[in-house]
Amino acid sequence: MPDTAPFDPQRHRLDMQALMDQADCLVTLDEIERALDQMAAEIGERLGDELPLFFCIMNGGLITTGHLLTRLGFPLEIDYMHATRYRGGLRGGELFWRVSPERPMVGRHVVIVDDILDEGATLAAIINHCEKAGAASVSTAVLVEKRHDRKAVPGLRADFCGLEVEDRYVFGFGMDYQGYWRNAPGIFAPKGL
Ligand SMILES: O=P(O)(O)OC[C@H]1O[C@H](OP(=O)(O)OP(=O)(O)O)[C@H](O)[C@@H]1O
Ligand code: HPA
Repeated sequence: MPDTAPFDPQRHRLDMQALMDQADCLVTLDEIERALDQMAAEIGERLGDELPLFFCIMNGGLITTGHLLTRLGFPLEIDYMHATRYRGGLRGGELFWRVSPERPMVGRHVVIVDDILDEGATLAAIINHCEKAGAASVSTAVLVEKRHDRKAVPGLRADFCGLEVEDRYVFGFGMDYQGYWRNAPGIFAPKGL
């Protein structure tokens, strides 16, 4: 059912501030910076000579993409796609393509950048899409992987991964809680979730 109540910024602001005030910080900004440095070094070693084509997965991948790609000292191209399966909620559903990639991938070394590999259905579908589109190789880079055994494809891992988090709903550094706090400078989990 669509929410037809008028938007009440004051109520949302107080709720979201309370959420942050009580949240547990799982990863600090310093730890994220170090993880991004390490990922960038590994990506440079493996793909630095390939003129790779990076795709940011909107919305969550936005912040990781910006911070990661400014650490890469070789020529590359950037584009984006927007696939979502949580759509502001706390549980994933069907993958919904808001913007599918139009740029030709034939013969290109493609790197998918996202914030989190949780159940992995999003990344698995995107990898499949890029392979069908003729990419020479498809690599995945995520800031965090969540530890649990509910992966859509058993054993699915990202090629480049900065951090692991425990099996809790997390937000910050691109990841949202009901659409908010993607801007939080760290990775947080709501109290009790
Ligand atoms: O591994 P999975 O369980 O598939 O979940 C990971 C995906 O979920 C989030 O996107 P979401 O669908 O919330 O859209 P958003 O990027 O707009 O937040 C996140 O940015 C990943 O793309
Ligand atoms: O734990 C999460 N937080 C935010 N977005 C997500 N998308 C998948 N899992 C998560």
